[in-house]
Amino acid sequence: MPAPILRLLLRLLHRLLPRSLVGRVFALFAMSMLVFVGVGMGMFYRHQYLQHIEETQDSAATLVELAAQAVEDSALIGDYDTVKRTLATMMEQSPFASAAFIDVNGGAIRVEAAHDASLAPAPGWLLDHVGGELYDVNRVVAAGGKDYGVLRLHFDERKLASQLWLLLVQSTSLAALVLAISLLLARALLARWLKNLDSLRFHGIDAAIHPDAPLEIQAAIKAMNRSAASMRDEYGQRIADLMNSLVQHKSALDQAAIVSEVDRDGIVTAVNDQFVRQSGYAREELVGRPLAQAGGSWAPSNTVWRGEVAVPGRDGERQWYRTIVPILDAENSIDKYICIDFDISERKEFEDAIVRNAMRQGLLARLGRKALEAGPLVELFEMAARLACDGLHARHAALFAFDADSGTACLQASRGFPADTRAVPFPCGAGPEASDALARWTTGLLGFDDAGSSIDAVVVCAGRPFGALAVYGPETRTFQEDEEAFLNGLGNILATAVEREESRKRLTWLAQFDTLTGLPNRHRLGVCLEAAIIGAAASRRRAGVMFIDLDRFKSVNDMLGHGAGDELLVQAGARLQDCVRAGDVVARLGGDEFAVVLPQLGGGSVAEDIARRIVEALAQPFVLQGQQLFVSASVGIAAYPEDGIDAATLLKSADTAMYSAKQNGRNNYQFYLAEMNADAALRLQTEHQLHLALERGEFELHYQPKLRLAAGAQMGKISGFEALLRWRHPERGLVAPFEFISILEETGLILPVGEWVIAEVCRQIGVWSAQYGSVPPVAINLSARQLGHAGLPQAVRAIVDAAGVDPGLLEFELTESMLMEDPEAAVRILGDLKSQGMRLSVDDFGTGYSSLAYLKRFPLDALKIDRTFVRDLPGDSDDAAITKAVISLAHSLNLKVVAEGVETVAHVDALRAYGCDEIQGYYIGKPSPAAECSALLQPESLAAA
Ligand SMILES: Nc1nc2c(ncn2[C@@H]2O[C@@H]3COP(=O)(O)O[C@H]4[C@@H](O)[C@H](n5cnc6c(=O)[nH]c(N)nc65)O[C@@H]4COP(=O)(O)O[C@H]3[C@H]2O)c(=O)[nH]1
Repeated sequence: MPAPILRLLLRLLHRLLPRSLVGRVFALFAMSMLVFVGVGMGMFYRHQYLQHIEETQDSAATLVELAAQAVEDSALIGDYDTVKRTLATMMEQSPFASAAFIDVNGGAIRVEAAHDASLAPAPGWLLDHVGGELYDVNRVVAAGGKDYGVLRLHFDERKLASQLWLLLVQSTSLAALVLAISLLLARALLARWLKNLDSLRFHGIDAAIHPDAPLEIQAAIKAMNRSAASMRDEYGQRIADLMNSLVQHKSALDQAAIVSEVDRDGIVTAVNDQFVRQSGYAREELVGRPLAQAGGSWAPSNTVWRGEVAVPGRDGERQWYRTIVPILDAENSIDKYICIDFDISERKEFEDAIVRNAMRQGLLARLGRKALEAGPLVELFEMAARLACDGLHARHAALFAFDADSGTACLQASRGFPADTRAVPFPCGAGPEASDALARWTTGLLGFDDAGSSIDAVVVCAGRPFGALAVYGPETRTFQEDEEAFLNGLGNILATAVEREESRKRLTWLAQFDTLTGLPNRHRLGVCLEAAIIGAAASRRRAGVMFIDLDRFKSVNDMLGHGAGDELLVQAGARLQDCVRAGDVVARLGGDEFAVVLPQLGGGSVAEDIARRIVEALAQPFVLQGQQLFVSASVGIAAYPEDGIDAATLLKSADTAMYSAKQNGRNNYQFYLAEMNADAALRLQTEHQLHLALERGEFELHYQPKLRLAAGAQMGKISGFEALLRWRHPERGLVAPFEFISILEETGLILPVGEWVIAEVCRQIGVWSAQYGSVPPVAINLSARQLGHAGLPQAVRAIVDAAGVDPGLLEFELTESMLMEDPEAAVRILGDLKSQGMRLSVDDFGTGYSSLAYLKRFPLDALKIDRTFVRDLPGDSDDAAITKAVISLAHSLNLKVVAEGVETVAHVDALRAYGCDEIQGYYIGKPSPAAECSALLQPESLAAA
C-alpha cells in the first residue's frame, strides 16, 4: 500500500478511535479479534462449502451407480415402471431436483423431487455459486452389451444452497456470540487493569499499587511515585523561594507605593501603611469604603485600569497615579483587585506651576507688546488690571496712581470696581502702611467681609513710587511667591511704560524749553514768534521781539563758577517774566541771551516801557552765594512788520539792535535801525579782510611808554613800553584794536596774529638793542584765546629763542577775567612763562573779580590799574579809595603797580601821592610807531632795570 494512503488511513483511524485509553485498547483488540474471527470463519466456511459440494457430487455418483444397476435390470426386461419407482426412490433424501431415464429412442421417464417448503431461503449469490459448482450426473444404462438409455440426475441447487446458508448462519452466529463474550470479558479485564492508572493522579502522597495491577502499571506507578517524591523536593524548594520572593516584592511595593486591596465589588478590604500615612485617615476609616470614592472614575472590571485620581486626604486633596490590577481566581473570574498608587501631587503641582507660569508669561508678554505700542497709558492700565485678574484668578484689580500733593491714590483703571470710583484717600508711599490703607478702603468699597485678601505691586518709576497695581478677593487666600512675581512683572512693565511716557513728555518739553530756567527755548521762541507774526498780520497789528544779552555775565561765570552763573540766569529769567505782560513770551536762547516775544505791540511805547523795565530790573543787584553782584543787560528791539516780516529776520534785527546797545555802553536798549545792518555788514567785511591782513603785512605795532613814578633816582625815567596792535587797512587807514581784536578772538585769528606780535616785539627789541644798547622791557597783551592755548609757552619759547633776545625784556599782560577763567591752568602757564624769565602783569585790574588766593599763586610782577579808576582822580573819592586799595594790595603781594590812562598832571600827582610805582598814558606819550620812540630810548631817558 502506498505510504500516503497508509498515512491517511492511520489518521482516519486515529480520528475514529475513542479518546480514552480503555476505549482505544479495546477497539484495537476488538478489531484484531474481528479480523481474526472473520478470516477464520471465512476459511472454515469455504472449506466446509467445498467439502459439501464434493461430498454431494460423490454421493450423487454412488447413488446414480446404484440406480443405474437397478434400472439396467428393469430396462432389460422392459419394466419401465420399476425404473420409474427406482428413480422415485432415488429422489427421496437425495440432493437432486430431478431424475430422468432417457432411452435410446428419446423417450424419457422423469421424476421430480417434491418441493420442501421448510428450506431456509439462501441468498441469490450463494444460489448462483452453488449452481456453478454442481453439474448433472449422466450414466449410460447398458445390459448385455446393449445400451438401453441414459440415466440423468439434476442437482437441487436451492436445497444445497439452503443447507450451506444455514451452516453459514449457524457458524457465524456462534462465532459472533463467542467473540462478543470474549470481547466483553477482555474489556472488563482491560478496564480493571487500567483502572490502576487512576492511582497515578497526584495527591501529594504516593500512589497506591493494587496487587492485581499489571506489572508494567505497577512499575509505572512506582516510577511515578519516585518522580513525584523528587518533584516534591525540588518544587517545594522552588515554591519556598517563590514565596520568599513574593513577600519581599510585597514589602518593596509597600515601601514604594500606596497599595490597597479591593474586593470584586470595589470595596477596599486592606490598605498598606503608606496609604494610611499619605491619606491621613485611620486604617479603619479607609477599609470598607468603595474605592471609587477615593477619587477617579474606576468601576470594577476585568481589565487593568490606569489613571490619575484626586484623592481626598485629611489634609487636603492629593494627586495619585493609580493602577488597578484585577486578580483572577482558578475559574478565571475576578477574585479581587490590587490597587497601586503613587503620589504625584508634587509633580502635578510642579506641572501646574509650569502651566500657570507659562500662562502668566504669556499675559506678561501681551502687556509688554501693548506697552510697546506706545498707545494711551490708560489703555495699558486697563489691560494690566484685566491681566492681573486673569493671571491671579481674581475678580477685582485696580491700578492706583499716587498723588503725594493731595495725599490720595487716584484710580487709573480697574476691574470689578464700581464705575464711579476715582480718588482714594490714603497715606502716599510704597510701604505696607499704604498697602493696608488701600486694602481697607477697597474691601469696604467692594463689600468684602474681614476674610478678604489682597496683594499689590508698587509701580516704581525712576526711583519714585508712581502707584500700585493691586488685586483683591472676597475669600481668604494666601498669595504665593510666583503670583507676587507675576504682579510685580506687570508692575515693572507699567513702570517702564510710564517712564517711557514721561521721558517722551520730557523730551518733548526739552525740545521746547530750557532746562535751567524752565523758559521756552530758541526753538519754541521761533514757533511763538511765527504765531505772533501770523496773528499780527491777520489783525493788521504790530508784533515785536526783544533780544536781551546780560552784560558781564561771563565774568560772573568765570569768577564764581558755573553754579553761580546758572543761578544768575535763573534769577534773570524770573525778573524778565515779571517785566512782561500776560501773553508775552520770555525765552532763553542759550548762554546769557534771552528774548521776549510781544505778540501785541500796538502803536504806543509798550516795547520801550517793557525794555526799560527789563534794563532796570536786571541792573538791580543779584545775590549769588551770599554776595551782591551787579550785571546789566543790553536789549535790542525789532518790530513786525517794519523790521522784518518773518521770525528769523525779526530775531536777527533784534540781535543787531542788541549788539548796538552793547556798543553803546551796555545797560541800555536800542530799537532796530536799518543802518545797524550796515554796521553788521561792515563787521562781516572786516572779518573777511582780517583773514588776509596777516599775510598782506597789514599789521603793525605801536609802542606806548611807561614812566617810573616812585621817588628816587629813577623817577621820571622810561621803565618800559607796551606794544599795541594796529591794523593799517588799505582803505580805512589805521584801525584801532577795539574794532578788530574781538573779531580776531572770535575767529581764532588771534593765535597767529598774537604769535606775530610776539615775534615782531622780539625783532624790535633786537633792532633797538642794536641801535641803543640798552632796551627797557616791552609788554605784550595776551588774549584769553592765547592763554587757553596749551602750546603757548612752547610757542613763546620757540619765538624768543629764534629771535635770540633776553626773555627778561618781555612782559605779558593778561586781564583779571582771563586768569580767573581757569585759574589752575593759568597758574601752570604763567609758571612756565615765568620760568623762561619773562615778566607777567595783570591788565585792567579792578574791572573783574580776582581771587586773592589765586592772585597770590600767580607768579606776577605787576598790577595795572584800569584807566576808569584813574580817569576821575583825584576828585572821585571812590576811585581814589579803590586806587589806593589796589596799590596797597599789590605792594602787600610784592607787586609793582602801574596806573593806566594817566592824562593829566593831577593824575600824576595823585598817583605819586598814593605810592603808585609806574604810570602809562597820554600824559607820558601816546602809542606811536617804533621809529618815533628813539628819543625815549636814549640811555639817559631809561630807568635802570
Ligand atoms: N583814553 C586814553 N586811552 C589811553 C591812554 N593811555 C593809553 N590809552 C589806551 O589804552 C589802551 C591800553 O591798552 P590795554 O588796556 O591793554 O587795552 C588794549 C588791549 O587790551 C587791546 N590790544 C591792543 N593791542 C593788542 C595786542 O597786540 N594783542 C591783544 N591781545 N590785545 C591788544 O586793545 C586794547 C586797546 O588798545 P588801544 O586802542 O591801543 O588802547 C590802549 C591805549 O591807546 C590815555 O591816557 N587815555
